[in-house]
Amino acid sequence: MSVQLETAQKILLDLVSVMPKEQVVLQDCWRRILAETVIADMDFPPFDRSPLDGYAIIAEEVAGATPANPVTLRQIDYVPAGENPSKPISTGTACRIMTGAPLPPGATGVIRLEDTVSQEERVSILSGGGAEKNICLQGEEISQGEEVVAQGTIINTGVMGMLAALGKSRPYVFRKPRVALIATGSEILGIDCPLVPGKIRNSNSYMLSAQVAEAGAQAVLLGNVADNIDEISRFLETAADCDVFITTGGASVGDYDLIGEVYKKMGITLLFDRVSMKPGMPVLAGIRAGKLYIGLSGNPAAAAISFEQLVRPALMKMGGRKVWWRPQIRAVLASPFMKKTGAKRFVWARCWQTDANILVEPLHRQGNGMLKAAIRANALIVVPENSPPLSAGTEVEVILLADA
Ligand SMILES: Nc1nc2c(c(=O)[nH]1)N[C@H]1C(S)=C(S)[C@@H](COP(=O)(O)OP(=O)(O)OC[C@H]3O[C@@H](n4cnc5c(N)ncnc54)[C@H](O)[C@@H]3O)O[C@H]1N2
Ligand code: MOO
Repeated sequence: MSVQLETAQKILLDLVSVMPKEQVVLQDCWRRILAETVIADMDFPPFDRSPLDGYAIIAEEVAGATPANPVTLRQIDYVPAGENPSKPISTGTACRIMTGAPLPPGATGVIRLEDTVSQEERVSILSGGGAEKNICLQGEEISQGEEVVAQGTIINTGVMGMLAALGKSRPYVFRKPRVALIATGSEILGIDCPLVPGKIRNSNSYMLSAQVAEAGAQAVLLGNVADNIDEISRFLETAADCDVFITTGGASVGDYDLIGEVYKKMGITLLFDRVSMKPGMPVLAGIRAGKLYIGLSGNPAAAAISFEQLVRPALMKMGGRKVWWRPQIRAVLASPFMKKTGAKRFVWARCWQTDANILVEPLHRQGNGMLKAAIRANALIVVPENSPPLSAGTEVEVILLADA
């Protein structure tokens, strides 16, 4: 059954559901997806504090102080960070205070050390304007009861720090989908094997393991297997704890393209076996007992693009993400793309910002069995179906890839 790309995407997205949640120690949570909405059980900062090393004072009392006309106060207390003040501030007094220390009662401002001169128990304020601004108020960033981070948020560096500040040492995150990767093909060797004539190394599993990780899931590499229905089925029956099973190779119409037969033998319900896109037209999807089976093309570029377009969004949803799609922008072709396009085509590309606009250049070479173009790619040009050759200067749709 051949389907349009958008139909295939919808079929998969409708079928998958979000993984259960698990508690994970915070230091292992970076880039995980939060499975709970975090409500602050405290104000932050938890007390009024000083943002400076200086003197806590009554702001109005020193407002007019200048070097020529300083205001001299009596130092009655000293509060380093981590300690608490023992005395309130009253007229004529000051408390030496360090950054992060709680403000004494009665203080309405802080003067930084550089604007003071101290001598024994006395401190002279040389510049007193704006002292009231030098206070961090309790709860000024977060108030108790406030929703701080929503379920489905990716735990970025900011969220890591915030969860720590709130004492969430073991937050709930969504379990990562586990994705089994199997390379099929009698010509395929493990990457440590010496090459012999007619054989090539299994690059697909390693490329896909990176794509799986980038989609927030966990890759389980099961190795490579010859073109043999029983052997491929046996591989697919292992790793029962995986949620998604991806094969590469054997997805087309050749004598040894066996994945369709394997699905039949295993009782996997076929969802589609061809998608209208280039590269990556031969791609199977099936479902059995709630687990997803994907048969990607053996051609590296085709496998990568099918994964990107079909599997990645499904994994993002399973992983608890709220947004499943990459950002898309319009850019101007810096060089032509001469191929006439029937089915919607994805082209490895590099885009960059100029003063005038964003330019994008198709990378060489784009063969379906080739990957070199992907090395420099930071984007994919989306060429619409039935498109003529595109000249330089044409505005095109561009999908931005991460980290490039
Ligand atoms: N008569 C037709 N032939 C082909 C068609 C077609 O429509 N009619 N489609 C072509 C297209 S398009 C593609 S894409 C490929 C898809 O082939 P398969 O998915 O069946 O993949 P294989 O034939 O097994 O392998 C294709 C190619 O990729 C190499 N390969 C396989 N596995 C790996 C791996 N793990 N790492 C690196 N490279 C791998 C393999 O050696 C082949 O060269 O079919 C076209 N043919
Ligand atoms: O459809 Mo093939 O997947 O062109 O590379």
